[in-house]
Amino acid sequence: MIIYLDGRFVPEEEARVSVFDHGLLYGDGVFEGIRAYNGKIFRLDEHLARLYDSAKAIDLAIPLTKAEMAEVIKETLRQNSLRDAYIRPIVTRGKGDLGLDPLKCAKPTVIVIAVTWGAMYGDLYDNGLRAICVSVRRTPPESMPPNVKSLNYLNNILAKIEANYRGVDEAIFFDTKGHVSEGSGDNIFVVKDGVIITPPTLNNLRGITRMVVLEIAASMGITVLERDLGYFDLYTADEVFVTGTAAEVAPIREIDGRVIGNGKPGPITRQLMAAFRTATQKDGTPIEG
Ligand SMILES: Cc1ncc(COP(=O)(O)O)c(CNc2cccc(C(=O)O)c2)c1O
Repeated sequence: MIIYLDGRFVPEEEARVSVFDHGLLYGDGVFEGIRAYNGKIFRLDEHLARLYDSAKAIDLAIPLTKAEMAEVIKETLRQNSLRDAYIRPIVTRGKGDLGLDPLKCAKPTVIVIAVTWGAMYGDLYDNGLRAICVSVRRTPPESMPPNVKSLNYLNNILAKIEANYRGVDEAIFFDTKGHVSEGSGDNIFVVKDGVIITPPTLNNLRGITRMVVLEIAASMGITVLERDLGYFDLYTADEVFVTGTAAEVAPIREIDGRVIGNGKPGPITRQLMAAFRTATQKDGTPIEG
């Protein structure tokens, strides 16, 4: 595998960063998760916009323009002869000393990884995922804003650990106010009486897939509401699904032992899954372009 690292394309065994890199030492950095389908990078501009917003929010100046980063991503895919891939751009604060002061880091580290990655939840898409509402709360916007896609994923990993111990596929976060936030690595939607409802994005990541699903739902004439949700909304939903670049659109069939709807992926969820798959095959920035 060929990795982009700080201006060079190197074999993965040569892709090394310093042990004094603050991305490693403190999770001080940002990243994106992007997919390429059939030779086209899906919603590249939106992902780059979020990457640079995340960096700005933590006062990190990415040493490439968005256009340069786009070209690096395309070239990483070309160097690995990938047309269907999961792409991981990472920008850390860079090498410093053991103190946390970002001023000690002379220049950011820029990495782009591209791998083949199929359906994240395997064959669970046909039947649906089992989930629990976890005890750990999503970091509040006044401390570590969930809108920043940072290398600080311990909050998400703690949620995933809880789901793993309970033997389920996904964790659902609440925020510190008791409102539904999102999954450990995806946004969450409920369907009730034909209406799609999803939380506003102060307490979760402004997902690109979430945005695409909202566009698709609108084009289908399905009413969509953005409002706070609680346990009751999850348990009494006709359908629940999660969305993410990795997860794509994934149906949830059970939450905390409550069967959602009839326990099968619902009709609106299935329509959105099909429409999202069509969109990913049709739209995107050509890798060769
Ligand atoms: C916390 C969170 N919320 C929502 C999403 C979905 O956003 P997009 O629709 O833009 O992809 C994500 C992104 N999903 C994500 C990121 C990194 C790792 C994993 C994993 O499950 O291993 C998942 C995420 O990490």
